[in-house]
Amino acid sequence: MTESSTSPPTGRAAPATVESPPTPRTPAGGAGLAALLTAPENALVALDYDGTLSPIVSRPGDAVPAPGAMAALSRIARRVGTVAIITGRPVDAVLQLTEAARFADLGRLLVLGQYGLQRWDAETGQTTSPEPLPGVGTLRSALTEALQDAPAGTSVEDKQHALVVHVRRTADPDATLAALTPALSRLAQDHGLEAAPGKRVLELRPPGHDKGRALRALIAERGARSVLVAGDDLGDLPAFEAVDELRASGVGGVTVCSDSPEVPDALRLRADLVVDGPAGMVTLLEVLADRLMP
Ligand SMILES: O=P(O)(O)OC[C@H]1O[C@H](O[C@H]2O[C@H](CO)[C@@H](O)[C@H](O)[C@H]2O)[C@H](O)[C@@H](O)[C@@H]1O
Repeated sequence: MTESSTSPPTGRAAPATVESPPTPRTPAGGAGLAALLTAPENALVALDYDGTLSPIVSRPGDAVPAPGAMAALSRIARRVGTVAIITGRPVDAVLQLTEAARFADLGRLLVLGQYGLQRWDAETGQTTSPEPLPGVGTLRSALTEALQDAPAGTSVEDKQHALVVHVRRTADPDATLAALTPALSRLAQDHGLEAAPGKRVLELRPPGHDKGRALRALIAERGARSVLVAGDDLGDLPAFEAVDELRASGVGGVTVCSDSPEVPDALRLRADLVVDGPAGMVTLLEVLADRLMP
């Protein structure tokens, strides 16, 4: 853990001068950020985990939050209507990696895990999670056989609702992923699942759940009038697309790319703001929290 959670984070001391937030590169993004800053009580801040709040690492179990990330989340959570981590990770993994459950003042924090299939609410401490699809069970056995001859370093992350094939630790991750993807996509389909690519991973997951759907549902539930969405991978694109639709219905939106050499152009190029990885994300959250200080 990078941060002590023995006492609730109180945030930084108020700076002498409050830094201005960066200017989004699109007028729509500028309007979205202005809406958030003007009426934060009606805003939703929706953040991805891996690559956005946590630097990308070789092993998923080692992906702890970037220094200052939980403190920044805590500060923002006290200043806007809702803060949510919307992630491909299971809720349990996020709670374990972030120790979020130990942060006493994250009252408005939600974790929507497995692309919205699961939900944890800091206010109640409760997790809701449906039964996994039967296809995950049958795929689990088939996958062991399908990966028998895969290059050394290939591994499977079992998320109960989905199985993720990781290739980051193989000698040539890009070539390995390209070689495995067609057969694994067919296999996923045979078991009623879909294959979704990510940073050096292929996720075999239930169809019909993505971050766009999760975001739209949360905006409707909370009656949010503005949203900031941050992400770093293809799995975040549906949420960016949802922001475009939401703008058309009068909800202000600003999209943020947590940049690194691995970020797909499809995401970077359509973001309203680009920050320098999780460290840049922490700075942005701190600047926004400073700006929103009562
Ligand atoms: O929606 P996210 O929070 O970004 O989660 C998406 C997937 O991220 C994880 O994989 C990524 O991060 C790993 C740890 O840094 C890295 O080793 C891997 O190469 C990345 O693709 C996670 O393991 C998946 O389960 C998530 O679905």
